[in-house]
Amino acid sequence: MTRLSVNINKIATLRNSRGGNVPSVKDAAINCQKFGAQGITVHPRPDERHITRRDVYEIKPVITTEFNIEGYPSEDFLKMVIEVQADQVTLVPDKHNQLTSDHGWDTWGNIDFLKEVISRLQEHGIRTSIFVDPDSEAIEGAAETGTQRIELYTEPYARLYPLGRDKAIEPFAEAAVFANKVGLEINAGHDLNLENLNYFYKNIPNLKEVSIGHALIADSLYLGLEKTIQEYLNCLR
Ligand SMILES: CC(=O)[C@@H](O)[C@H](O)COP(=O)(O)O
Ligand SMILES: NCC(=O)COP(=O)(O)O
Repeated sequence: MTRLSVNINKIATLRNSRGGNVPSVKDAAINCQKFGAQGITVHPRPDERHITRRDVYEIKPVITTEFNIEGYPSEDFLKMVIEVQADQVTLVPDKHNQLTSDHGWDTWGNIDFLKEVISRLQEHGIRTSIFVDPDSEAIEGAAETGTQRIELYTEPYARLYPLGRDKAIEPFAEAAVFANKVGLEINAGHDLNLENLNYFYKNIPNLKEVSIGHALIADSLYLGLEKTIQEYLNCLR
């Protein structure tokens, strides 16, 4: 079964645009799970442009599925995710001023750092995932770190999908076969949507989880959050 983890960053974007607490991020986490989400993902960035540290602590008690926290493994980030006992931590190589996540790790170039971070998180019972491009060398390096999972960065797939889905999926299908071969479990995310998700799901063997936020929250403006989550779940059948 491939789990749908709803990324609620953009709920926090809307809330922060006016200050106050409307829409409530905590209520969104509760309702997304009520509507069928099999996980909640947040990406607390250092500038707190959307999800804040406070959100992370407030969301944790209402998680009844799985809590996936994404981010760059700074000391502050690591202390927070260990303190809240995230179910999964997805390590992302983002710099502070990036508009969004736009590349995977150079795993071999950061191997000692990643090994130390992953070992520390796993000592606290946290499953780890490393954000990677669909590149066998990067995936081999990920396996070397001891991580249980990788997350395939799917923006290139989403961008090329409208131009030809067979070509778009190719590197990801190859990467998935390789990841399975080296014993890594596979997550995926970034720019997945109602148009491209089902084809991705059908062509990636043993896909454990997709984390989807931007397009899903945008769709919910027209379809409503409950129907939107059901539509995304239907793409994973
Ligand atoms: C890691 C990744 O691809 C996304 O989960 C990321 O969290 C998106 O971040 P923004 O919502 O800040 O664009
Ligand atoms: N890891 C991907 C994620 O959580 C959401 O990415 P997006 O759907 O907001 O592009």
